Amino acid sequence: MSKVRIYTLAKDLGVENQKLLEILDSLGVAYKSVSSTLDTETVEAISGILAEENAGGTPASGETAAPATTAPDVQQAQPEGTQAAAPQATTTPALKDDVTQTASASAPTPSTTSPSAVSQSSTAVATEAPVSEAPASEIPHRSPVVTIMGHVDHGKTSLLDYIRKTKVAAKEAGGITQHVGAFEAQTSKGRIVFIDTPGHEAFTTIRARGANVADIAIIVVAADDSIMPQTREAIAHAQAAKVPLIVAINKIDLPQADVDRVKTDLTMVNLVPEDFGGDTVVVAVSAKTGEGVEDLLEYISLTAELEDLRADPKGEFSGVVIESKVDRQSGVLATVMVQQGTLHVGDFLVVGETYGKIKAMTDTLGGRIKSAGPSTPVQILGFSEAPVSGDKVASATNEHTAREKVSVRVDTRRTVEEARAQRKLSLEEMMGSLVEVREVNLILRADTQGSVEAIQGILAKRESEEVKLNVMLAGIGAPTEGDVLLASTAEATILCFSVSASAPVKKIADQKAVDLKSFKIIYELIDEVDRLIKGNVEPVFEEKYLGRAEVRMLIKHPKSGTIAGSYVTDGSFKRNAKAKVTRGKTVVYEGTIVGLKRFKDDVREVQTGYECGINLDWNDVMEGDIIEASEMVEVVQA
Ligand SMILES: Nc1nc2c(ncn2[C@@H]2O[C@H](COP(=O)(O)OP(=O)(O)OP(=O)(O)O)[C@@H](O)[C@H]2O)c(=O)[nH]1
Repeated sequence: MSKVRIYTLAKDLGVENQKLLEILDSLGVAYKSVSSTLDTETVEAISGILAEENAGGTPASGETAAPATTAPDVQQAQPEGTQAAAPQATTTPALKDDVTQTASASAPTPSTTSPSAVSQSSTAVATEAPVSEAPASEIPHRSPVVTIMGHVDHGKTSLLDYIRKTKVAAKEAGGITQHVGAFEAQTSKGRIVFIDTPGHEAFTTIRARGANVADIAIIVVAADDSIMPQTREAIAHAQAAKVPLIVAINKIDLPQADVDRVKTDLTMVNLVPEDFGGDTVVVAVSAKTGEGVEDLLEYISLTAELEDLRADPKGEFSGVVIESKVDRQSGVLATVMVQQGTLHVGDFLVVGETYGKIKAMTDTLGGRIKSAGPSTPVQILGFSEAPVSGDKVASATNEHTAREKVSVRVDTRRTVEEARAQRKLSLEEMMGSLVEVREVNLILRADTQGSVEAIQGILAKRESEEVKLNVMLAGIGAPTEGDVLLASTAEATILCFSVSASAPVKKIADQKAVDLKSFKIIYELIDEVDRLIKGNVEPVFEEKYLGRAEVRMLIKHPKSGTIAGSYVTDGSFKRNAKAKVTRGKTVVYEGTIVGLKRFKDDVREVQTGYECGINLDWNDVMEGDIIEASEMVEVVQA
């Protein structure tokens, strides 16, 4: 028998990965992850232990699964919207067959007599079973929430589209699946929720607000392009958020695809693929042909299982806004990810300093729902103002409590602001303003609230003490005539992302000489902002010493006035340089060298050890004076 991966063996034997890991621990076998391989002896040892357990021996832990028959219990006991801890045995018919065969071969004892009928996830069975072995946690498992990040054009959207196309239940006739910032994929391993907002900036925006919505990050790397700048950024963001990452090497259908090169390059960024001896899960996929996508989904489920994601549907509700938009007909529509508890139509929600009552809720397919449990993205109608992505959502039992929560928040903010303002004032009073702050006025327009938020998040990071980015208006949809007028009075630049101006608006912008630029790629927009920032930075000069000369004789020139016949004792002298004349210890003049002569010729520069005529725009220079030359050089700013 050749080597076998842990998760494959778990699948074959119909037990949870966690169970196998426990056995491996008890055997003292080292492994890195569930995709580590096992040799034949270890596999035999494991099979022996399991067979013994199933034959009536003492199970290693109370959660041993007797797959073929306990599986339905596990499935029934699943609260809506949560994921089975060991869904393998229940959801794939092919696997079920495998499991049945393996189970009957290695464990002839019918599972009804097996103590392993007590399942960790099966509350129904657990209540009937003796309570001697309490489950590790009463809190049910929840589905993983996944975000896909990576460099521009490496295939994030295509991969999401492929998964959506193949794993999302078809919409009812006539309906159109709308972009709501997330979707739920049904896989053979259970439900996986994908965040659909663009790239890692949206991810960071959400995190910047103190919320963490993703459990697993997929880093997409194109097999023909390998690691690029935004790949590194994406990896850094996932690592900063401390979420496990899976690398999806995409576009493997291309003839120029070089999976090994990508794997080698991954090692350079400290992500060592498993087949290189590391523990980074790397899956080769093609969003075009679908090759490898099933494996990717399987790895997501495995990672989720190891993360042991749980949330209490009966607990206090908490959620995070993923995306929001203003719909002309319906009003404010916000997609909220339920993280804990259960949302019901009619609940009061508090977001930031506003509250609303849920008038209607739809799932990601657009179907009306009445309640939503953990790891469920729902679109909510009922907010009076569009919340921003990353905003945390709380619930309130009634309108009165909601109002109270809001007023506490307002008070807290005011207190913080006042404290901040006082600190600032006293500092400024003491020190005065140290730097002059320049402002770059911007008007932002983007296709979704998520994009607006993402861009604003990046802009905030680009502000410095010298340059303040003043976003005068940030809105969803194409720029309007009003925007152009505002830009023209405020000398603002209009930046559009994934939306463009209509011809009449463009014409007005031309007439008013307003800069109006549209971008399809977020990083290009940011490059433009960087250009604006640079354009607005006052150049900084510093004085650089050039040389020193002694005045040895005075020459009266009919046109130029007094010329100081001097000897350069140090450095050099340049025409147009700054000059400082010292007499004894006193500085008697500061000005400019307007002329420099060697004999009768005008020269640009004179070096140490040479005599020259220095013409200052000042006639009172005297013999014995020391002239010091310097020039102002621009300091290159980082
Ligand atoms: N041959 C091939 N082409 C792919 C594959 N995945 C994506 N592409 C192509 O690569 C290009 C970029 O794909 P996108 O899905 O838009 O990439 P993205 O990473 O979402 O790009 P941005 O949204 O601009 O960051 C498109 O032309 C896709 O058709 C793949 O697996 N194979």
